[in-house]
Amino acid sequence: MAATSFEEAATAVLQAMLGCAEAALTQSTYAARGRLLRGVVHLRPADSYQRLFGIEHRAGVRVEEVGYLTSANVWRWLVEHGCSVSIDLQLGRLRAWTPDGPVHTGDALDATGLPGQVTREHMLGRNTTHVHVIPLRAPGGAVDGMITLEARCQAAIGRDFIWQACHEDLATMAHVSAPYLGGLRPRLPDAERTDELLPVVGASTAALVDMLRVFAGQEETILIGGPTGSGKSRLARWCHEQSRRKSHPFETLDLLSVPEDLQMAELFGWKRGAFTGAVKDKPGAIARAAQGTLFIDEIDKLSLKAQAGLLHVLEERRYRPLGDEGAERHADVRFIVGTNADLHAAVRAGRFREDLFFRINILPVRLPALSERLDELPRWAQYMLGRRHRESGGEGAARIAPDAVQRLLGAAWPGNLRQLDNIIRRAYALALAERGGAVGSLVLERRHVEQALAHEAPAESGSTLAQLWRAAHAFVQEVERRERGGVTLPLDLTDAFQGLVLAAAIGRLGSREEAFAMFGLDQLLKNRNHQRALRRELARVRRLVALLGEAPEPGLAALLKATDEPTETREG
Ligand SMILES: Nc1ncnc2c1ncn2[C@@H]1O[C@H](COP(=O)(O)OP(=O)(O)OP(=O)(O)O)[C@@H](O)[C@H]1O
Repeated sequence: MAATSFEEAATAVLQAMLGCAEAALTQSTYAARGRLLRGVVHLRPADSYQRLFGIEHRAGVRVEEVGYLTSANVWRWLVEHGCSVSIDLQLGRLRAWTPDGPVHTGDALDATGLPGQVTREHMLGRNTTHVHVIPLRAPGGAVDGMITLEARCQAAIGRDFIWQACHEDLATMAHVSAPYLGGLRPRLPDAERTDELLPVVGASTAALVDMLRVFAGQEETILIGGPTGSGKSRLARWCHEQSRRKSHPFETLDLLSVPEDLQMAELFGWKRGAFTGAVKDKPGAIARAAQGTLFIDEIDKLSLKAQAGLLHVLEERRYRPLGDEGAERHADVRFIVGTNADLHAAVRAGRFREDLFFRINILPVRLPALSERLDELPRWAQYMLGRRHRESGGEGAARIAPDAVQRLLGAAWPGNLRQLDNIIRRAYALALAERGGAVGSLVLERRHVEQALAHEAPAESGSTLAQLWRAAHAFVQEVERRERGGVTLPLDLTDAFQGLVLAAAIGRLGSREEAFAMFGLDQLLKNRNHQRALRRELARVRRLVALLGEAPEPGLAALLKATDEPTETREG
């Protein structure tokens, strides 16, 4: 409870749990023969890895290389059954601690579960023989993550080890600590850990990047979710550069640009004569990425037929080019897949195979939209400006004026980093044109940014839901900003949204009556109660304006002023 960061809380929880298991071990017949090794917290809310943190038991130090993960199969088990499980790694046997008593299953980590197999080998390689996995539940009850405890005890292979004696206490500890682990922020990064491929890492992505550094070193498939233009492809490339495959090729297959009937050919390649037009052999993306990494973007666009093909590659690590009669070829490739879609929904709708989903959903992460990481925006803007300046052969420095940055912070970013890059390029061109093209030191002023933003096509403003979502984020960010100064904003301030919508409608239609009628509030109009209703709504807006301490837009200010006058009876 006293912890101020996720890491602190995770250390305390893991120490307590390992201590509890240690006590059980001391009292067991394995006291002299077994050892607890380490514990790891995996936070995976909404099925995206958010944090991964482990400590070594005896030394109490942080696990430097979390180069092992509990298998995706076990995660599935946990989500489906919601109870702790113990795994005997040598025998591949899983025991689930359901409320009705323990249930054995022998096949949880068998050969059909390749991810399980890989993880199992990792763990056995570290001399782990037994793993106990405890679910972490969000206050609402959903499984949000898990805690894994690893132990070594050759004498207990084929036996329950110590879990019978302590699994209930461990579950209670997980239950009590889950809200703290899920609610606390990670410690801010000690230092910037940026490089050429990832030039900006701010507080909102530092934990993600730390985790990806770990994932990059493994062989399992990484699933990068996130909105378009948020940098998924760049991040995939960065993962490749962090991996031991970095001296081999990095290939991208963007399914958005490949028609469905060519997907198999693009993935697997073809032999001459495989189809009309196949005049010579052509290697596919898998062959081109040999020994390296293949990033398949927009994986949700894969046809059902190609899904079956990819599943086979992921399971067997073998494939055959189209029209090839020979033996299957070995696919020595690490896969990273990207998507902007909700794959769960695609599975439910029957558009995406569930078995393939489980194969690729082993290390899922989500890259936040730019609007969710505005703390990074100033540095991204500066980086992109510098890059543009260098590209145009500019000498001297290029920098953005602080009020230009403010303007960027106030804009909507449905197109994310890609859109920001476009705006910076446009603003740079305007700034350059203004000075007659001479390239030397340059300052991007607010007016340049303003003009560049004015060119934005309305289509780029995003879906209604996305815009509302951004508004919600803007509010949360404001609360965070104030919290740092020791004050907060009450949640019921968001009630003012209804008043803002009415005010916007009045502004557009030019009439209060029409605005009420537009929302079907004819009854209020008939009873002539709409003025009172409007005053009530606008009182909330006034409170919001007062607490934010910001000047309202001119149209809103005029309406607030008009409705504030006690004599106000006029219409429209
Ligand atoms: N690490 C980075 N370094 C430099 N620029 C970046 C980086 N990440 C994103 N950008 C900028 O954002 C643009 C979009 O990045 P990227 O293509 O990786 O996004 P994406 O999420 O894969 O988009 P989509 O889903 O549309 O394919 C890039 O062209 C670049 O301008």
